[in-house]
Amino acid sequence: MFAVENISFGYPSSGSLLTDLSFTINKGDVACLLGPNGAGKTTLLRCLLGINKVQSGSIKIKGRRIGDITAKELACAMAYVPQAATTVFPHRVLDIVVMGRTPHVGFTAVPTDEDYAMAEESLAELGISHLADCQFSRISGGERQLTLIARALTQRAELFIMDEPTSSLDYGNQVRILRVIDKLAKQGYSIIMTSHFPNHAFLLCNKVLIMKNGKITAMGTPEEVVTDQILSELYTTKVRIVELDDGVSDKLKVCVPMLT
Ligand SMILES: Nc1ncnc2c1ncn2[C@@H]1O[C@H](COP(=O)(O)OP(=O)(O)OP(=O)(O)O)[C@@H](O)[C@H]1O
Repeated sequence: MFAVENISFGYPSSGSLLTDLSFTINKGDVACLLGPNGAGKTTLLRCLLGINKVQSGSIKIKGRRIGDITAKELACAMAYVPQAATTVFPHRVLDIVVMGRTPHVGFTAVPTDEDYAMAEESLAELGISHLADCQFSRISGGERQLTLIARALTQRAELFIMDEPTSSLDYGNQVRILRVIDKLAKQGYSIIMTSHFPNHAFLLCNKVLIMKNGKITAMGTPEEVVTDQILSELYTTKVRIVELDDGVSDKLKVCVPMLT
């Protein structure tokens, strides 16, 4: 559905950064991009979104290069979920969520009752209807992240591109967001997300891309690539993978950074 083929990219000021990256994302995939600070994860997401124009290679959605499709078509194919930064503007949550309709109605058009109904539907889907009239700047980080996911749902795109969806969230809110992502994937949406938490890969991802210095150095299932050796090399610190009984079905793997 989404194919990245041999792309390379560099910022004019700093030369080559991403080198010859290739991978595919299929319907229902939850792909986790792991890598240390500065590896190029956000830069890659910006390439996928068409914000950074790749210097070689191609990015295709259902066989069509993203450069050959209109901005509106692109926005209908993929939705960006940024980190849940706050805003100084006193927007209501519902107003933020209805912004997901912008690619469909145009930047100057006023959203219709139908657009608001879709926004309300997305809020209900994520269990946050009660926040509709709250000010976005006054809700918690977890609630803001759910609002931004609701906005992406309202956009009706099939692929969600999420930049550290659980950053600065407490454990409870991390799990809440991960459950939402898992549910979206089971409904057939595809997700590519960056994370600084390799454990998230074990919890819900079926694909992991390991990225270092602008290159994908390993790719596969969490079991294949989230290993002691790969993580220790990736983060240049000793990391152990241990198994624990999750009390429900199977053994759950977890990553633990070691101080010694
Ligand atoms: N607009 C820009 N112009 C020039 N260099 C940039 C720009 N944006 C990012 N960079 C550089 O590109 C490199 C990769 O940055 P990027 O934000 O993609 O990494 P990242 O893996 O997302 O890091 P983090 O985990 O810290 O968010 C860094 O060295 C960064 O300084």
